[in-house]
Amino acid sequence: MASMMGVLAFCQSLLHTVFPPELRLASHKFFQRCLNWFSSYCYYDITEIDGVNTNELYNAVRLYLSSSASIAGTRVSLTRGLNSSTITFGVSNNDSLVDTYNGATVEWEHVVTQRQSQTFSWRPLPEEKRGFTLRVKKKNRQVVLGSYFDFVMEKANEIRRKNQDRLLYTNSRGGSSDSGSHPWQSVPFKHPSTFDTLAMDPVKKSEIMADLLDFANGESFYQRTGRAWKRGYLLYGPPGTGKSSMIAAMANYLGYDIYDLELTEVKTNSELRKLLMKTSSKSIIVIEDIDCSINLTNRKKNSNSGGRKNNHDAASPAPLGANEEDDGSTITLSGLLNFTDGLWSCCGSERIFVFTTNHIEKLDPALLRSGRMDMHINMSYCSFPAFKILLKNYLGYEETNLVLEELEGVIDEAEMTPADISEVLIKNRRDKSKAVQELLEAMKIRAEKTREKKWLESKRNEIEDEKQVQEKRALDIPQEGFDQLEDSCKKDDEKIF
Ligand SMILES: Nc1ncnc2c1ncn2[C@@H]1O[C@H](COP(=O)(O)OP(=O)(O)OP(=O)(O)O)[C@@H](O)[C@H]1O
Ligand SMILES: [Mg+2]
Repeated sequence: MASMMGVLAFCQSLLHTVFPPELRLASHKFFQRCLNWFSSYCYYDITEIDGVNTNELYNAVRLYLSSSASIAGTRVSLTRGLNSSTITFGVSNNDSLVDTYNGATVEWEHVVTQRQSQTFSWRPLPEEKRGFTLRVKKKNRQVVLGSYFDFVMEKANEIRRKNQDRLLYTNSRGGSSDSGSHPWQSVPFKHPSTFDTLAMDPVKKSEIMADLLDFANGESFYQRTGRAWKRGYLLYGPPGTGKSSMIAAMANYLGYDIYDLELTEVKTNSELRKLLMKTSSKSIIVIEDIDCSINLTNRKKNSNSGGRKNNHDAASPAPLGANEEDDGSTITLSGLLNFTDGLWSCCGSERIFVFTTNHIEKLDPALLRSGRMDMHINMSYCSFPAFKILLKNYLGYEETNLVLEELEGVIDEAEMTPADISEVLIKNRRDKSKAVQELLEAMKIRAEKTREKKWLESKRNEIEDEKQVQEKRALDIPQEGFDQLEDSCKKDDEKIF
């Protein structure tokens, strides 16, 4: 076969010199066709400009080939895009590289030629004509057409997301009225918090990470089970326990943008809906301090609306403003639940809702009902395993010694938040032993205070219980007297009859 191809190529070049110029094109086409006929390869051209439009597939291939894993060429070009903090690789002009997919080997060539003459176009075209040529064995054609291009597109999207810095959106200018069609404003999101730096119980941490990964990779699962591709997390715990840091870590882990929803800026349920419709997929929609953002806990005393219309538990009354909801002039709990749960919540996909609160006990049961927020995560005071992560982050300290054992004995009782501990560690970060010693002192004092507080609380409870017993007894005495009177009346009656 190779010799046949060689002969054809030779004939072509020979005839090229023999034929007059006007016949050269026809002869070239003829021999090209012969070559293609005998060749065991087929070729796909993907040009940068398709007519006058940019060819999305070209950009996708460029990005796909830019991932260092697939680079096998000896010469690569490096670029760094605007608003990006990473350098990407690319195939140099007229260079090629080999890729393998499902056992099939393919070869990509980056073909760059000078554009001949500037043909008329409404849009100025680049001086260079760029494109990729994919060479595939004919027997692998089906694999390539079937799924390789989809794979390339998918990978390119993934790389695009990774290369771009996260964006943090906020709706602080209000919903729709004054900000037109752009209710969200964005800034680059560069929070350094990651799951590595987050101090919390390692088991709980890996559970959350696994849950996030399952979610992100679960498109087919959600499709199969008929569920909307979204997930809700409720983070609760005292201030300074890392709720906001956890959200940043989630965004950095999955490469999602964050929509920080300022609920107090949203006036009506319909505004809320519009905001939701303007969010993109692969994002985390956050409502911080949900108990403070909206009056969700005040309820109507004599509500009889109770049903599922408001997405409420039958047992729990409707929130204040449930009536106003009909005219859309206010924001209500049911509006919020529709936002996260109702039909509108499915107008996009792959979105995570995160609510945070310092006071879970203040939240309406409707918000806590099972199935509403998929995971309730208690961000609590710093435990010893979490403390070790902080020590490693701030002091690079991993070995255990006597002082640490002492710390371990007192840390739970001290009830210190990771923020409290971080403060001491930052202050003394140049002197490790001083940092640990100061922490130990602080923890001992806090533990003592906690013990006193608990003792006082138990005393107060005892007094309260005693008071209740006495009140009950006081109420029981007239009842006993009444019972005795009734008995004697009965006996008198028996005597008479
Ligand atoms: N679990 C943690 N791991 C690592 N650092 C933490 C953790 N918790 C708190 N910190 C540190 O304390 C600071 C405050 O934490 P963060 O804002 O995440 O707390 P929060 O729970 O959101 O508090 P609030 O309820 O007041 O919003 C962070 O900048 C971080 O440095
Ligand atoms: Mg916070």
